[in-house]
Amino acid sequence: MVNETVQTLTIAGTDSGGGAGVMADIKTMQMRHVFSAAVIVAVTAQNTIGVQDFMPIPKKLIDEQFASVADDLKIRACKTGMLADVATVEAVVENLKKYDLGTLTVDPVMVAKGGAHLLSEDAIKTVREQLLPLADILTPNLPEAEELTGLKIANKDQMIDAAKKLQDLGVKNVLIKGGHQTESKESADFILLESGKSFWVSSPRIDTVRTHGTGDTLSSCITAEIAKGADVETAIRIGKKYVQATIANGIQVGHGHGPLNHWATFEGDGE
Ligand SMILES: Nc1ncnc2c1ncn2[C@@H]1O[C@H](COP(=O)(O)OP(=O)(O)O)[C@@H](O)[C@H]1O
Ligand SMILES: Cc1ncc(COP(=O)(O)OP(=O)(O)O)c(N)n1
Repeated sequence: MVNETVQTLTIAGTDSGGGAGVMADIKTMQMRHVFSAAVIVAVTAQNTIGVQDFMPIPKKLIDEQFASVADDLKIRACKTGMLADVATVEAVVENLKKYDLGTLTVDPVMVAKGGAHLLSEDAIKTVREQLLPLADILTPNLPEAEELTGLKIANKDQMIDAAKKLQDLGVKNVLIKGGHQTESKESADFILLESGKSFWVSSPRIDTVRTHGTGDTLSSCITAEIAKGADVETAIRIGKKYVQATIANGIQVGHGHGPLNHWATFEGDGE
C-alpha cells in the first residue's frame, strides 16, 4: 500500500512566459515534493518584459474546476494568487467556503513588476472584506499592504503597524514582504503570527532583475511546507530560504524581469 501523496492547490492566473502565477506555483510545489492541482481563474499573455493582455475565466468554469478538484483530490493546503476582478474574487470566496481545501494562504497579487494591474481597483475592497477573513496566512508585498490597510509603509515600524491592522481585518498570520524596499541592503520580511509572536526573516538583497515570480514562489513554498505538516513559522522560514536560493542562483531567460531558478537548493534543506 502506497501512502497518499501530499496534495496542494493553487488558485491563480497563468503566465505564458513561465515565470510567475500558476507556472511558478507548480514548479515550486514540485521542488518541495508535493503534488499540486490548479484552478485557473485568469489567463495572461505575459513575458519577462510585461503583461500584454489578460482575460478572467467565467464563473461557471471556475466553479467546475473547484468541483472537479474537490470531488476527487484531498487538498491539505491551498493558495490564491492573481484574482483579476470582483466577480472572480467572489467566485473564489464562494468556492473556498463550499469546499474543505485545507490551510489557505492568500497572496493578494495586485500589480506585476512591469506595472500591469492584475487586480481591478474595485476588487481590492472585495479582497479586504470577503477574502481576508478566510485567510490563514496573508503575504502582501509593501504596496499591497498599503492598499489593504490604507497605511503608508516607509519603514520597519510601519510594517509592524500594518501587520497589526491586517490581523484586525481577520487574517490569522501575516507576512509582509520587504522586497520592494530597494534602497535597503537587506530584504527583510515581517511576520506576525496568530499567537501574537512576531519576528523578521532577512536575507541580503541581491542586485538583479531576475525577480519575476518571487511572491508566488514564496507563498507556494509556504503552502507546500504547511501541507507536509510544518507549523506556520517553520514554513515561512523555509520559504524565505528557498526564494533566496532561487534568486541567488539566477538563470538567463528573456529580456526583462527574468524568472527565478526553481531548481535551486539551499544548505540544510531536508528535501
Ligand atoms: N532582490 C532581492 N533580493 C533578495 N530577496 C528578495 C529580493 N526581491 C525580493 N526578495 C524576497 O522575495 C520575496 C518576495 O518579495 P516581494 O518581491 O516583496 O514580493 P512580490 O513578488 O509579491 O512583489 C520576499 O521574501 C522578499 O524579501
Ligand atoms: C499570472 C500572474 N500571477 C501573479 C503575478 C505576480 O507575481 P509576483 O510573484 O508578485 O511577481 P512579479 O510579477 O511581481 O514579478 C504575475 N506577474 N502573473
